[in-house]
Amino acid sequence: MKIPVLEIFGPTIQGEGMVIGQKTMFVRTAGCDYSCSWCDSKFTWDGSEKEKIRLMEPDEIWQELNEQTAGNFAHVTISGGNPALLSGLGAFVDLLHENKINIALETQGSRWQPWFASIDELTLSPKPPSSGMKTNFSILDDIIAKLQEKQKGSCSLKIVIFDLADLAYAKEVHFRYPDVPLFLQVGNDDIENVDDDGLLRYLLNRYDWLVDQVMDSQELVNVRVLPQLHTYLWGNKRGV
Ligand SMILES: C[S@@+](CC[C@H](N)C(=O)[O-])C[C@H]1O[C@@H](n2cnc3c(N)ncnc32)[C@H](O)[C@@H]1O
Ligand SMILES: Nc1nc2[nH]cc(C(=O)O)c2c(=O)[nH]1
Ligand code: SF4
Ligand SMILES: [Mg+2]
Repeated sequence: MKIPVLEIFGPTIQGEGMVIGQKTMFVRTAGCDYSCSWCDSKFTWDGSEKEKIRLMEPDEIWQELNEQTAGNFAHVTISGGNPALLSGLGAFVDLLHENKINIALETQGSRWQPWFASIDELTLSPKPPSSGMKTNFSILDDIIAKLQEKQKGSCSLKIVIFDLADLAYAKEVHFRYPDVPLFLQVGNDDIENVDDDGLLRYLLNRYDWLVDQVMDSQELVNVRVLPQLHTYLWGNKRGV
């Protein structure tokens, strides 16, 4: 089954969440069922790059990963858009595993796919109020229950934080799923900025703010607070 692909890039470091720092390749699929106000990958769903979408078979993606890197990779992160819209990714996941590649997935937790059970590091990133999206908690409950039952790898929750309402949402999520590792990530509300030094100073301040907020919270005790590391290194550049 063909997969709509918008970007294949790397090797780079995973800049976010549970495998931050991991050397990885990225495969970014097209299409999303959400439209977050601050999405840093709007081109995957706003139609602006629809002529760049390539419909690829799993073995074609595998071939391109190898061509781009001459075999210099052992880990692939699948992101989007929402890759969970694509049942056809199961065959790609199997192909990577046959070739001894570990796999991470980025998704918002709005859809289940049976192939989630095979992902090595699965990040669920439900969206806080600042995004303008509303979480369907019965779907998220179901996904987390299925993962706890079936997944061979590990999963985590990652919530992007812009303001105090987002922090309140993170507390709610943490209370609901106390056994799932929770990562809080600095939100970047300056996604058009091309002044990397200015952006770095700004995002460091936002990280400082977020750390302070979490340190002061009795409800957010067992959590990890992270920057979106790639933006601190390379700003808003695409494909890194
Ligand atoms: C572009 S999304 C694609 C995967 C999936 N749709 C999702 O949202 O989890 C990848 C990650 O980037 C995060 N993200 C998107 N825009 C961001 C921003 N402006 N600042 C910080 N993180 C952002 C999302 O919350 C998500 O965790
Ligand atoms: N380096 C790097 N790390 C990332 N972690 C999650 C990303 C994403 O857009 O899903 C991302 C990305 O685009 N680049
Ligand atoms: S769910 Fe992910 S890809 Fe979709 S709009 Fe939100 S941040 Fe962007
Ligand atoms: Mg990104």
